[in-house]
Amino acid sequence: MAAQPALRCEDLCVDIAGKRIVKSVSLSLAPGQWYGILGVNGSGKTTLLNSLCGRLPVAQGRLWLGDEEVTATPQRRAALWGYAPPPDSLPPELTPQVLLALVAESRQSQVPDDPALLEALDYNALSHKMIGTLSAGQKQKIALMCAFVGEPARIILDEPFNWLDPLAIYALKNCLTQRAREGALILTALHDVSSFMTRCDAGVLLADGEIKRGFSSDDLSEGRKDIAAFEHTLYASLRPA
Ligand SMILES: Nc1ncnc2c1ncn2[C@@H]1O[C@H](COP(=O)(O)OP(=O)(O)OP(=O)(O)O)[C@@H](O)[C@H]1O
Repeated sequence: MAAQPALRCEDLCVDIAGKRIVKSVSLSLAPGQWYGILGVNGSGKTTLLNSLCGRLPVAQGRLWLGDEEVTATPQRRAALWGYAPPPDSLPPELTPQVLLALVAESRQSQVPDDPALLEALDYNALSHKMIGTLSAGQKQKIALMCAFVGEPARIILDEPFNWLDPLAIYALKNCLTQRAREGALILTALHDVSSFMTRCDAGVLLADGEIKRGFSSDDLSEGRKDIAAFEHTLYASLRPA
């Protein structure tokens, strides 16, 4: 019997300032996968993710997380995802240690202690510094730490590799792959076509708020047999019609 989807939405629409940004998106995402969303700037990736995790209202359509319908309950949507806030929104006057303790308390959970994650995000070296004194990449690492509090069954990340150094990118990719293998749904918006090709289990290409093309795990496995040709196809698909 197929696993119950960790996320399902039907004809999901999201409006911002009276304008329809996400248009009739339908998805059914099984747990235990890393699912990627590709799309050019302004295609609606952030808007879609923010609605899925309760930061924007659903204008039309329906949304379930597991067997729970959460279309009209944004707070419940937020509780059911691990989420990394935009790094610029982190409170500059706190240390990462205090911030993570507050996030853990709000989620009635613990600060992550997985050594691979702590090393990937350089947490021990950063935890006692004031957030306001951190570089852009260091702030991104602390924002990402927030998403792992409580080892959630669903993690949503909007362009998680922005500002990170190559070592951190590689280590974070391994952490995300590991969590997907352990059964979590990892949902990421990506500009990094290479990570999409080599790391995601499935995904979609979004254009003007609509799904332009879906990629199943078979599509990605097949594409990996000739990475250069697959890359060419992906970039061609990204180009506006
Ligand atoms: N606060 C806002 N007010 C008005 N329009 C907005 C607002 N936020 C987003 N939009 C519009 O919604 C559309 C989709 O934006 P969104 O941020 O979801 O795209 P994106 O695919 O995540 O882009 P990027 O790759 O640049 O991060 C864009 O046309 C954008 O101008």
